[in-house]
Amino acid sequence: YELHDAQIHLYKHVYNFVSSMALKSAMELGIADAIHSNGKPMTISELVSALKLQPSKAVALHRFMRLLTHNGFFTKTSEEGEEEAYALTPPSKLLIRTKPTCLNTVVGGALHPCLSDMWHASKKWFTEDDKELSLYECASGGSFWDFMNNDLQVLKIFQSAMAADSQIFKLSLKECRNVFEGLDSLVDVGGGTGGVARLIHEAFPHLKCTVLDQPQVVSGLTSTENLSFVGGDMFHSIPSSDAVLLKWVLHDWDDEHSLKILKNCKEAISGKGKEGKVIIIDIVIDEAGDDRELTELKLDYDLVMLTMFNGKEREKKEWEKLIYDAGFSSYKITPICGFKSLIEVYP
Ligand SMILES: OCc1ccc2c(c1)OC[C@]1(O)c3cc4c(cc3O[C@H]21)OCO4
Repeated sequence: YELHDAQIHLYKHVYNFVSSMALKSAMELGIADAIHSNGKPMTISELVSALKLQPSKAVALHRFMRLLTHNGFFTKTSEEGEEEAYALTPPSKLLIRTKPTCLNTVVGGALHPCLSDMWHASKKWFTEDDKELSLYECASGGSFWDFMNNDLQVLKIFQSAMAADSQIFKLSLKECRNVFEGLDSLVDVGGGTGGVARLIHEAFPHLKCTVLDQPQVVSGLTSTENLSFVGGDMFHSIPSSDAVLLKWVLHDWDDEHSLKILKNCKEAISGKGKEGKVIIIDIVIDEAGDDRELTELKLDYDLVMLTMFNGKEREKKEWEKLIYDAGFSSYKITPICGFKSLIEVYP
């Protein structure tokens, strides 16, 4: 009956946060770690003792595991006559702390309490506030970057979230080795603490990698011969090199700011003539081509970038306009890392 389906659809979306927070709880409790180190599926009572939970919470844990299993984070194995036990699935294997592909800091960071309050101010933002400020800035009186520079704990979480995502990139680096082959130098703009630069340096020891980020981000990071850290401002100038890498940077910025960054990138690679390139790693929205879950993730990210930074995720044609407006002549898009793409941009 149409009204019933509409009601179910609406209530399901009201309570989407429950699935997010149940996932965050599972991450904080270390359920995936316990099952992983156990080496085989675990029953609720085994989990309660392994995780040192209050025994009285066994039923609650069962109900959490029921929703998380429904959402594809665990599978239940019930041998004949045995108590049902829970095993990991590919998504919950991303919660194992000891693995390089651990995304716990992304789960903890993106669901940090300081980030959810802003959503309650959205009507005020839409109706009252001037266009420059992001929803986050309106709700908290300062930018998220300023907030992190004042709250080292959140900065650490954010930087490890970015570094965790870079580990996923490591798997894709094999697929896109050719993009970096033949380069003598590369500047990783907005490269933070060097998560990506280190991976590229490992894969291409002769490539001279320079990380450009804000002075307070790179201060204290030691440079080696082929991996150096430079404090600067990508809106002012970018050190010259054969190529410039922009991973998860342009989606933080609106078109005007992104254009400025890309123009500075073009300047930085101008010494290399036609050989130079800009390598963008970011989301490309493709509603026609992607399945519903992937499109929903990309549109979620678009609103996260809008509300946090006045940034945006872009469709192919938006990337094309930005690239051509910045004066580049051509580009090539290669999907990587599941929900991102690598865009090679040529002068
Ligand atoms: O382009 C950069 C970039 C890339 C991803 C993310 C960014 C910014 O901020 C929002 C976000 O949802 C977020 C906020 C966080 C966090 C991680 C985290 O992942 C998401 O740790 C602390 O706060």
